[in-house]
Amino acid sequence: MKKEILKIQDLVVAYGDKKIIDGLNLSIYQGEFVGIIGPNGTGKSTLVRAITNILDYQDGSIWIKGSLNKKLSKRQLAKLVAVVPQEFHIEYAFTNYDIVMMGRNPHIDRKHRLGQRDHKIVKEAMIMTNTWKFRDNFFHELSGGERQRVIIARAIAQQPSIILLDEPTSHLDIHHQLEVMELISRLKRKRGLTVVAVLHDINMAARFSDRLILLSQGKAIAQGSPEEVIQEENLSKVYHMEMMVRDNRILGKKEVIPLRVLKQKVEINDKKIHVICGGATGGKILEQLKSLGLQVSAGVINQGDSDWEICKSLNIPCIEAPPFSHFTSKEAQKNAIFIEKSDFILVTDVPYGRGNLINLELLKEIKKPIYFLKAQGKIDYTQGKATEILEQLQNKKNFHWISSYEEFLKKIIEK
Ligand SMILES: Nc1ncnc2c1ncn2[C@@H]1O[C@H](COP(=O)(O)OP(=O)(O)OP(=O)(O)O)[C@@H](O)[C@H]1O
Repeated sequence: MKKEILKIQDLVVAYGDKKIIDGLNLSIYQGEFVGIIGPNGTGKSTLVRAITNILDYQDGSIWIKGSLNKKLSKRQLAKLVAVVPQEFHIEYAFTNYDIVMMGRNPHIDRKHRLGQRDHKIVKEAMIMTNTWKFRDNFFHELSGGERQRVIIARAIAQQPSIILLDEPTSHLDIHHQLEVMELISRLKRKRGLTVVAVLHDINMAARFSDRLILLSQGKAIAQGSPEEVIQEENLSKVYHMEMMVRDNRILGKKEVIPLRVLKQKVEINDKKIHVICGGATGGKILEQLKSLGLQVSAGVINQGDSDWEICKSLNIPCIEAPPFSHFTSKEAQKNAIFIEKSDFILVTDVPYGRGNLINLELLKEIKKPIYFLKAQGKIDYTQGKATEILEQLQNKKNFHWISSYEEFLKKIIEK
């Protein structure tokens, strides 16, 4: 059974009367790598301070290995939790060996003087973090990444049950970020350490964590495996951004691509738009409509088509058909339901071959406004049947050619 090592129950932390953490519940288990993510000012560092007794909390409890943290002395707490801060400053010129030896402080008292064992532990920690070669150098002579490795060595030498990292890579370039994350991950695997890391980089967090906790305004909005937490609806709500979430097939992890800051929703946000697209003609439009807060759906699109991938990444409801297949009447019927529910239909200039004519056929009976985008000039009139259907559609009063996405938006705002 998984052993609970850190338990946070109904935690409330406030600065004055401003509640920052508001009824937080978390459990962290032995040997896990837990990433805590969330926007600026959401209470991540406040949580770290509350766990480490730097900050008192107003309500709830924090249990570390079964002890209430408030009841632990500084020394007892330091034996259980080692903190790696964003940056570590020290006034005097200490060698890196001295800095790592500071990790032994909680273990040294009148009875236990500094001994051979402590030197052995420090040496091991420095070898493990590849800092042994800097042992006689001064800490302030090192680069940011090297310093962070020394601070991690200090945390290892502390022999804690939990390593708590507060944005450990925020001052590092991508090379050193990855190096530090790989080091922490290796320590977790080899030493069975429990790692709790506050991380700003969602992709790093998804890549290295066993479990993620998404904080927003002092509450855990989502927690679970990276696959469960890294979802467009979770992230866009919390970060107020349009995000694209896709599978990074090389790393076998979810990956987030920030697209844009959410704009003020346009007044037409109660309008529903169904986009008939495919063959990479709809991706950008789908994304732009979604970013305006409009209710968008799409279909029929073949699975694997880049427009289909964009629907999946942006959580756009989509009627789908198997890869490279011609659409069936069953799929068309499902599409007809979306069309029925929509206020406007937007048709991109997907080449109309035999496979997707059925999408056009559907529009013959529709009375609501249909906008045909001909910006890319790709509509294939050479297909006899497509020309025939388009000629019929053009004669309908609700049919409109448009030459750009902007023109479409202008038209629907006017309606
Ligand atoms: N000492 C303090 N006194 C009053 N308010 C504070 C204090 N420290 C932090 N705050 C406020 O508490 C909120 C949470 O801050 P905290 O540093 O915990 O957020 P965070 O999630 O770690 O943010 P960031 O990602 O920017 O580091 C912020 O609104 C901040 O202004």
